[in-house]
Amino acid sequence: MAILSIQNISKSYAGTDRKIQVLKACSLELDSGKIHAIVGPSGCGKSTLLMLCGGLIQPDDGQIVMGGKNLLELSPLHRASRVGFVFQRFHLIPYLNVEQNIMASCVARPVEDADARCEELMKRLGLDHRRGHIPARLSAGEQQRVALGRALMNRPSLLVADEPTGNLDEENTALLLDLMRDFTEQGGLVLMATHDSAVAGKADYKYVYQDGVFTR
Ligand SMILES: Nc1ncnc2c1ncn2[C@@H]1O[C@H](COP(=O)(O)OP(=O)(O)OP(=O)(O)O)[C@@H](O)[C@H]1O
Repeated sequence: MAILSIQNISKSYAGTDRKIQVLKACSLELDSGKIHAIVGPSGCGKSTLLMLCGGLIQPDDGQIVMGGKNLLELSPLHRASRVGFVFQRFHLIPYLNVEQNIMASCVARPVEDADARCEELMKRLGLDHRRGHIPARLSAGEQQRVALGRALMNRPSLLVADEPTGNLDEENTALLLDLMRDFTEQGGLVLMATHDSAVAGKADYKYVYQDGVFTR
């Protein structure tokens, strides 16, 4: 059974003179335990689809069902405990250091082994020597890795990642893909947008944009 079901989603934004129709009755069924990659030209609507799947914006029409429940009917905290989000521009909390930023997702759902989990993530992400640094003192690639740590910290069932390798070198891209693969092997679902064809090639499924919809 698909854990994430995108059903006839349409989404437009208000433009200066007319509305910008981004998605037009787009439907996808995404299985857990897999990495799903969304590809398409800049501005086609990848981030829009991801934000819809994370429950961060509302569709004009259609619905998104996760684990049998309408995503928008979950409380924001419940949603945040099930969905980890890596934003294209990271959105780290500027006054918290690396360790505190990763720990921040425990607000949505307490993590029993929080200290050990955070340690493990920092090590795997190559961040343990930067644990005390605030985001302004980190490189873009380091910030991106902190964002992934934060998204995975409370063991969500869905990881939504917008251009998660955009600032990473080859070595760190491989490291990130390894972490994503571990996550799916434990039953998680990864939905990511990427411009990197090598990264998309590592996904189990790829969805390409055409005329308002993404199709496999
Ligand atoms: N809040 C908004 N208000 C108005 N238009 C918006 C808004 N957000 C996005 N858009 C427009 O919707 C379209 C899709 O944007 P989106 O960010 O989803 O594309 P994308 O495929 O993720 O692009 P990129 O690859 O450059 O990140 C673009 O034309 C964009 O200008």
